[in-house]
Amino acid sequence: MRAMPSSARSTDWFEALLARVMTLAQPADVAAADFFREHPQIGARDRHALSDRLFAHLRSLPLPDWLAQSLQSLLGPEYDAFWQAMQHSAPLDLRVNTFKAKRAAVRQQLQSHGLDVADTPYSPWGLRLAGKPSLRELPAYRDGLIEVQDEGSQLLVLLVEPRRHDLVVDFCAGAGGKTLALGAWMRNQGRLYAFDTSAHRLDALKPRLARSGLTEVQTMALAHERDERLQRLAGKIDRVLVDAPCSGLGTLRRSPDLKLRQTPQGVEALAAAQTRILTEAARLVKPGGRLVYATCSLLPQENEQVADAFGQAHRDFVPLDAAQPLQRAGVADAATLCHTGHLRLWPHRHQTDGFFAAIWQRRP
Ligand SMILES: C[S@@+](CC[C@H](N)C(=O)[O-])C[C@H]1O[C@@H](n2cnc3c(N)ncnc32)[C@H](O)[C@@H]1O
Repeated sequence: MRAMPSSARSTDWFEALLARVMTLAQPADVAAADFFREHPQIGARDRHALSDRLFAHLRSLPLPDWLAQSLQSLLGPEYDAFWQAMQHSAPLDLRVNTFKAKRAAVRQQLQSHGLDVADTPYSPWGLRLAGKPSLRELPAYRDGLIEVQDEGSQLLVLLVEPRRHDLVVDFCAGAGGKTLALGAWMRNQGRLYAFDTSAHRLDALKPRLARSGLTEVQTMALAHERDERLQRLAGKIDRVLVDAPCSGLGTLRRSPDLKLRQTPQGVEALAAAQTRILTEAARLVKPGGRLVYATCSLLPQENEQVADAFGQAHRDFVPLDAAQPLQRAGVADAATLCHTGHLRLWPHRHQTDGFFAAIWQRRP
């Protein structure tokens, strides 16, 4: 039998991969990884080419009507610029672990390895790399001087503004992207609790903590947001961050299939969960302490509406203007990152993932 020409073979592979992804049974990156594991005959170069083609295809698919209409009514004439931004992959941003090193020194070290790297425009800890170089073999990575973290995620941490000896809770810590940034800021003093209902995600934080040099972080897998072990911390915590589970639509450049996987009903269920989690996490805040609610969603249903309803129901929590902690941290043009007192980051405006955050102080 004659061998199939490679272009024909790769078309077949692409069709098979796309069919698998479009079942929407799994996120596209997970489905692609499974597909490549099941087809070891596909070499590394073909895998990269197929992935690039898959993600370009998913990015080009229109947003479902309910979502396009929501975003059009939010953005008006800016919607086209947003859509164009969604056609490109996100930049690769790093956060410098300032517990161990200064940003300028790390930038120079990465440049000495031939990487094209520049400071991020807003975050004081951020570096932006050109292309997608592999990082794991770099001494800066192995020594815990850098972590991959979108600049928007770094800006959100600036709103927490922990002081060194504070008690701080990262209520939805996941694999700890924000916990690590908080710990570095606190210079490993005070106490930082990383909670999540997923023990599996918290496990992924452990090797990152070991690289970072941070030792004052205590992880706890919660049964749910009303876990009774939280009671002993009620009213005692200086800073509580709720980086809530959300639709993730602010990360559409990385996960373009999310637009197909989310539904209005799903968003409604998420908003209900966000309200429950925020309400329970707020109990931990001590009088005079600060609460930060954040998502990587673009939708008002998960953002302003959740924050406003919380504020209405909790008059002892006084809203704070998000631009102020950003200004104190030296962020340029901080007011342009905020809207009606909230952090509101957009990929097409700020070249970050989409993020929202609201802040309150509990009355002293
Ligand atoms: C947006 S992710 C957190 C990302 C993380 N903060 C980071 O920076 O890498 C939301 C997290 O909320 C967790 N979660 C879901 N329901 C929760 C609940 N009821 N209480 C606490 N965490 C919850 C999820 O397991 C998930 O890890």
